[in-house]
Amino acid sequence: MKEITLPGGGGGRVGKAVAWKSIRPWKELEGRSPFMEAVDLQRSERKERRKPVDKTVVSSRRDPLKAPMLPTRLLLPLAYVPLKSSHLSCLRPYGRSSAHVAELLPDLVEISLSRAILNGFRTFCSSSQDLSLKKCVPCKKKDLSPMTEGNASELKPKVPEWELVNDGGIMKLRRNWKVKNFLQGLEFFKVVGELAEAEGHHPDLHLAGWNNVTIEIWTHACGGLTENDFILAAKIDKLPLESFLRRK
Ligand SMILES: C[C@H](O)[C@H](O)[C@H]1CNC2=NC(N)=NC(=O)C2=N1
Repeated sequence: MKEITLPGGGGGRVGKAVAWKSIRPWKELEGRSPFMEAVDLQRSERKERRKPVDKTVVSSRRDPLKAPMLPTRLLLPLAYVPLKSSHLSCLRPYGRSSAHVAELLPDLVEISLSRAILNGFRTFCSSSQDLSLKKCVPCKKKDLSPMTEGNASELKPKVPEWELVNDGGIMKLRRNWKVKNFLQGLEFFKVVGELAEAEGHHPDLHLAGWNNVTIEIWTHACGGLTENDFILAAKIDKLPLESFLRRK
């Protein structure tokens, strides 16, 4: 490969672009600078490399664009992914591999395999993924749209103790308990409240008739259900709440 010194570059690292064999001499570039030509070539080479990878081949090469996407958690930084309903289907929590998302959203996704979970939008793990192992992510009104009834019904089996309700057009998850007494109900709420604070996602808590506890979960930022709600419900089901409950 021959090297060219780009205009304005003193031949240093910034000014020098490794020329690709097919860069044409200036006069044939119709006024486009060799630098832009090099950038376009690099982009097309990158697109080439992004072709769907053969998942059976596990490459040890370091280049993330070449190595097949490893089946680890795929984290989509929330800022990069417009979570409109058209994309939500790509971000369902099960069923699709991370490579699938990379193909579907190649230009919109800065895929970070190391980004801390808190900052990213996690997606699909395997369909057997226990939702209680996932983490709620911050709800930004402009990025969120409520999931469809269909999506909600598909996720519902993961939280079998809860019911899907439509409360005046707002879909919610709802579950009821009977506690020993009023104060045990408040203790019950404290345990759930600590979990909610840790997750940064909060349920609606009701204590009626002194010992009837109802929890409703929905995402207020978008007026409907998102994956956060199912994660929170799954985590609530894992809490040690038996000591607050009335014997059946
Ligand atoms: C930034 C942070 O995610 C928001 O303030 C959270 C707090 N807890 C929340 N909880 C619920 N249920 N819905 C929300 O929209 C919501 N927003």
